[in-house]
Amino acid sequence: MPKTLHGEDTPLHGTPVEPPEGSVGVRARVEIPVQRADGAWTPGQMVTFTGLGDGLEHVAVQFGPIADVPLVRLHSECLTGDVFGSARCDCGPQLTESMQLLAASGGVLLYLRQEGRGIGLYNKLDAYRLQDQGLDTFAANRELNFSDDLRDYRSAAQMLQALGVSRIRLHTNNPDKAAQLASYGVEVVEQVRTGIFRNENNDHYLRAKAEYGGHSIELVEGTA
Ligand SMILES: Nc1nc2c(ncn2[C@@H]2O[C@H](COP(=O)(O)OP(=O)(O)OP(=O)(O)O)[C@@H](O)[C@H]2O)c(=O)[nH]1
Ligand SMILES: [Zn+2]
Repeated sequence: MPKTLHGEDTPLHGTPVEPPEGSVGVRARVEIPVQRADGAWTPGQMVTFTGLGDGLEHVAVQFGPIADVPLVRLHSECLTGDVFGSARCDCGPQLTESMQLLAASGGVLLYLRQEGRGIGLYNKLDAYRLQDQGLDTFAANRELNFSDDLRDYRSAAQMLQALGVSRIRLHTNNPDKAAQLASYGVEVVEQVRTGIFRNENNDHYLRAKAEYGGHSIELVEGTA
């Protein structure tokens, strides 16, 4: 049975639970069937929260019961890649990879409403226009007077705590996600790298993440 920040039990299904003021709790759990790579259907639970400090509608998708050290993916929203399949970045294939892994083996995906590394959709599209004029993904942010990356993972840590998770295996190539989670009290026991989903359109983007974003990406020539 998952716990709120204050340790009370929350039901897997049923009425929303109001947490004490100032804490984060589970608001609702709704089952969503997800098709695994082998074609079988498996139930995921979409989880909403109360009390998140940034007021954004972040959600979790949980597969199976919470393990001692579950595999967790923090996925920042990318409308262009996640929904429309844009190949300018690697977000779509990363999301599919994580969902498939979690659906097969259990764990939690946190879908964080941090479009454009936190600058929002319209600003990200403005940044794309600057990239089309030659700037890289970080320089384009700076040209628009944003820092390279505005993402804060405090809400992610709070969501994990509300789910009763304090130790995780984190599915990411981004060291900042692991460092921030640790600073917010989540023990990252292991960092599990994601695949490298390289194509002719996102090559520049992945190079910039590896060179300036500190991502653990080995860009082997010819990687698809
Ligand atoms: N500002 C900006 N944001 C972008 C651009 N391309 C993709 N993004 C955003 O970058 C974020 C990528 O999210 P993730 O895949 O969760 O994170 P990551 O930093 O790549 O780290 P991983 O966990 O290794 O995937 C999403 O919010 C995208 O919308 C871009 O060119 N400019
Ligand atoms: Zn993307």
